[in-house]
Amino acid sequence: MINTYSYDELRRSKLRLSLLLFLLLNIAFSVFYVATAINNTHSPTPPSIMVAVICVITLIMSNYKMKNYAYQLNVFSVIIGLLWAWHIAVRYNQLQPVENNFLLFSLMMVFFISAISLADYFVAFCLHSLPPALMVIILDQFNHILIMLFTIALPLISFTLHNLMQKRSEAFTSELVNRLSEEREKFSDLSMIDPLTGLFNRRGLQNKLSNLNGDGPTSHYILLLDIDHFKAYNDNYGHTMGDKALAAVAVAIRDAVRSRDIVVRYGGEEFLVLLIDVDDGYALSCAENVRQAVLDLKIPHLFNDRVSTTVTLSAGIAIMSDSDIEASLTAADNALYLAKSRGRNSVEIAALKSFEPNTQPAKS
Ligand SMILES: Nc1nc2c(ncn2[C@@H]2O[C@H](COP(=O)(O)OP(=O)(O)OP(=O)(O)O)[C@@H](O)[C@H]2O)c(=O)[nH]1
Repeated sequence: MINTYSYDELRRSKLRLSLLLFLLLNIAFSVFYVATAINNTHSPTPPSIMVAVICVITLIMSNYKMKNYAYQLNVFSVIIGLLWAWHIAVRYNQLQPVENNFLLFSLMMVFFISAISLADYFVAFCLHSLPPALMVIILDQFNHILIMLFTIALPLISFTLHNLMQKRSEAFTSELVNRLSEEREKFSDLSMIDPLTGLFNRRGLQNKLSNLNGDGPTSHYILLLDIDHFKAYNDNYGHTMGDKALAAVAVAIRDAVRSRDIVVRYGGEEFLVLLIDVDDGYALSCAENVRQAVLDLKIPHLFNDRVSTTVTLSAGIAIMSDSDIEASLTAADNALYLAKSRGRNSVEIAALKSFEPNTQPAKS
């Protein structure tokens, strides 16, 4: 999944690869210098041996301890750059008579390593290249200053421009990734909300349930609420009025419970409230408060006449079992069915006790 974390991971692994490549190239050149020195019956320069040793140790350690690769890259660039400058000075004094191409070859070697492994890291590129480049200019006693400056300036200018482009494209990609993850979060939130009532939908409920897992030994209760004779309401008042009634009932339910309780539009005219960390007594009085709150809305419903002349609802309650949520929902549904069959506008609790309407004061 693409997110800001995976983008940062990508950048980190790119840095790590650059560091590995940088170390490998330096090992290759230091081994080459040691081998050619022995071949020409010279003693290898101490800095070339040190480059090999430091790079091999760092290569091994990079698999275990290293974390801040950007910092490591800069530190090793300056250390290795200084060692190459030292190597060039020692080797230059060893060569008698002086080989003309040696200084140019050394310069090329340093820029080759920097260009291949540090192209995207301008600071490390400069830290690694500048000490040997300055050493070459000094040893050459400014004799070929123009060609030297050209050899140094050309890659530096190219890499400055390349780096600017790289920075822009990285900023753009990073912005894009941030926007994408923000949009995804927004859509993910929206996909959990019922547009008519603003309550959670079933997806939202699933999400909340998965977040509840692991809360410890707390007891939660499920209220299943269903508007009475809502088909008759729709048929007589019209679908638009039905929608308005649903939205008003949703607000009444939300207002009648605590903010930490989870209120869901569970189906067409069915709602579910998950009462967090309560006992059965609280669940019963809360369900009763909800029932009373809907009654208090006084939404005319003359076709609910066997129950009331306004919109009412019935409620089924069940304790929520973490291990079998389906069974809890079935128990709440059965209790709701009982409330409906006992005349509606009432509350029933699964396998505990019946709760008669209008026996408790409404929650203010
Ligand atoms: N206006 C409107 N009506 C809806 C919506 N969703 C479901 N309904 C209606 O809700 C009604 C539910 O009817 P039934 O399931 O038969 O139940 P009831 O008439 O409420 O009867 P009881 O539940 O037995 O009291 C149906 O007519 C659905 O069309 C909605 O989003 N808006």
